[in-house]
Amino acid sequence: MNRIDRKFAELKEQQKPAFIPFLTIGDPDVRTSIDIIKQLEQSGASIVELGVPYSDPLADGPVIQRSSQRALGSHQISIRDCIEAARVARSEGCELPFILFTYYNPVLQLGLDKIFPLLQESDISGLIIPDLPMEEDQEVQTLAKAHGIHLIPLVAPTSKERIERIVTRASGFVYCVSSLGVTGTRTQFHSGIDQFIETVRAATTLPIAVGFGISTHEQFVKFAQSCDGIVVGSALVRQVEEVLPLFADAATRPQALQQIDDFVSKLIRS
Ligand SMILES: O=P(O)(O)OC[C@@H](O)[C@@H](O)c1c[nH]c2ccccc12
Repeated sequence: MNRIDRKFAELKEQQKPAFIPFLTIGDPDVRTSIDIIKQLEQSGASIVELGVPYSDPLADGPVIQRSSQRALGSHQISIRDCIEAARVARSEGCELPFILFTYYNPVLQLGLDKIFPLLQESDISGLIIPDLPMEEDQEVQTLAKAHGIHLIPLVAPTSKERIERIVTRASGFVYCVSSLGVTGTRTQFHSGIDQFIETVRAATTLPIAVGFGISTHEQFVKFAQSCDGIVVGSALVRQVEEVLPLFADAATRPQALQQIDDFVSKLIRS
């Protein structure tokens, strides 16, 4: 059991879905990201995905690509900086379970032998590596388990017969990708999305979360009927982008955080 397991158990008791926001760490800077994480906790987030900015985010749409470029451009944010941001947020009283969200290349750059002790020391409970296929993840799986960290798999509507194999090795929760293509808000999802979620539900006793494209309260409520968690990235990252000028001036930072709070309230409570 780690923070992720405890959080899902707690929410199941309350019959509430997990709200799982994603943000790019270092956009616009690490200190602001930490302030946003703490605001997200106040606003009602259950778990937070800490995005490691990457130069070639092949699965990301334009909003998160721009966010990564800002983070890399101004401060060359590294995977270590993102892990450190989690440690600082925790030291400042944030109780949210953290998931480090990173492409595989930054993990290899840091070194598999180094990353897991760092994640454990920084009380990060989960890891998502979107471009690490199941066929190549044995070593990462073994190290994650040895350090009590959940390696959370992504399954897509096209995963079909792979779903069984992916979810039997999963831990923490299963991340169902709602649509094909890249991240980014959408008005409609994969046509077989409901069937797909049912298939995943039947294949695992783990909690299942859905992500990709979710940006409105109606979509949040719809997915809360069939899933235990809802991931929202681009819509939040876009909101951060909107208020960057307010973050830039110390006098208006509270306003920026208030607008993020308003965004979250509209999304999860309407
Ligand atoms: O941005 P969206 O459409 O709300 O989707 C969540 C997504 O941002 C987050 O989980 C994520 C960010 N980058 C990714 C790359 C692949 C899969 C998922 C992701």
